[in-house]
Amino acid sequence: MKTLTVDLGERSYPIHIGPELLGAGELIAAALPTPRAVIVTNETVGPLYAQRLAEGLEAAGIKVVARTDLPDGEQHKSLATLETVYDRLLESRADRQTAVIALGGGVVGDLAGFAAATYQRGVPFVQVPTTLLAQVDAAVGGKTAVNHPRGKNMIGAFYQPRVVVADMDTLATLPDRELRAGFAEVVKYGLIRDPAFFAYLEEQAPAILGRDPGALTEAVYRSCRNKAEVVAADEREAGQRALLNLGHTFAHAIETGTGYTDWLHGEAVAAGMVMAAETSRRLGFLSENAVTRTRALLERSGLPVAGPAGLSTDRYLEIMGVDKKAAGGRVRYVLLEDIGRAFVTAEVPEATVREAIEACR
Ligand SMILES: NC(=O)c1ccc[n+]([C@@H]2O[C@H](COP(=O)([O-])OP(=O)(O)OC[C@H]3O[C@@H](n4cnc5c(N)ncnc54)[C@H](O)[C@@H]3O)[C@@H](O)[C@H]2O)c1
Ligand SMILES: O=C(O)C(=O)C[C@@H](O)[C@H](O)[C@H](O)COP(=O)(O)O
Ligand SMILES: [Zn+2]
Repeated sequence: MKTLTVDLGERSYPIHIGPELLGAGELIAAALPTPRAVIVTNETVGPLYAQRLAEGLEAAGIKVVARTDLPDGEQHKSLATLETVYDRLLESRADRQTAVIALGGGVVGDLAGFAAATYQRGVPFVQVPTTLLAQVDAAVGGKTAVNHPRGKNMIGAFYQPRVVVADMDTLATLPDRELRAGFAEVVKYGLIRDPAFFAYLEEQAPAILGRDPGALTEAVYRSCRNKAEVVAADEREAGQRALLNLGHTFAHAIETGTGYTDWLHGEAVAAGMVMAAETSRRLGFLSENAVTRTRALLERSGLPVAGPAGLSTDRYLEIMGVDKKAAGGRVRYVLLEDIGRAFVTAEVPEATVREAIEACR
């Protein structure tokens, strides 16, 4: 097992990464104030992994007072589903010390995290991520949210977990398409701040996507190390944390514009990062060679490098207008000046954004 720390003073917490961690209830018990918990999972992950997690917790002295299996899918990351979690917490008489443990991908993690942030004004929260995307990104850093039909993650809170337990063995049952989607967020760290990691991924993508245990663990570890550093430096996105949004202004438009159904978040991020690279090149910040390397890595990893044919450029721009990075009525974009160097700017002509979107059809 490898352990990293997200350094947030009194609210610092560990990220444990390794095999056979699902049953290691003591890792969670060590982080909780009282031995009571509710497991929030979904109808796919619950039947696969909730029992093992619960047995490990009980063996470590944690009583699991309830479990709720939410419907599966991004379209259920909604206020309506959130309400069912509050119902379950109340039915099971969860009190202010009862922990909420999210077991699943980013959808479960984001929604359960927001429930934990708001139920009785905040209860202890634990992340047990079971997708590559959640292990490398969603479970770390404390962004929690649900979607609104008009925009991604529009209702949420910053609320940090007490501990993150990433059991690499759970990835064995993850469909290939989901593994690839998670890889898009891994590539993101290389693009925004870690050129050596990007070069490593260019070489190791086949091993990672082929589920080589060593390569996968290294990818999760280096991704979490990057995210932990950014979050520790800027927990609430006053500055550099916005770089973690590379490609997301476009991606969220794709996800919202397609009704949160056809496109996986990671797939939308892959296409969005190419759009951001194309925008950067058109403005003279990024070389043609860097755009080519970005496209090539994503494309040969089986990720989309073009958006949905049916989404008009006007519709992209309409949805992008409510992006959370917008300030003073202007959308702020994360652009690249090299592989491993990103920055945020509002100085992007709309015509250039249109061209970049259209270059990615
Ligand atoms: N909070 C953050 O910082 C952050 C970061 C990135 C993404 N996100 C959010 O995360 C969400 C995407 O997360 P995701 O890609 O994990 O999607 P997801 O949660 O929908 O999970 C993907 C699919 O895999 C299934 N699954 C999960 N674990 C499995 C396993 N071990 N075996 C078999 N099937 C399994 C799920 O049931 C689901 O069908 C989006 O809503 C996105 O906005 C949040
Ligand atoms: O942790 C962050 O900060 C991120 O931006 C990570 C993103 O991968 C993630 O998709 C996040 O939810 C997007 O943030 P949002 O604030 O644009 O909703
Ligand atoms: Zn993301």
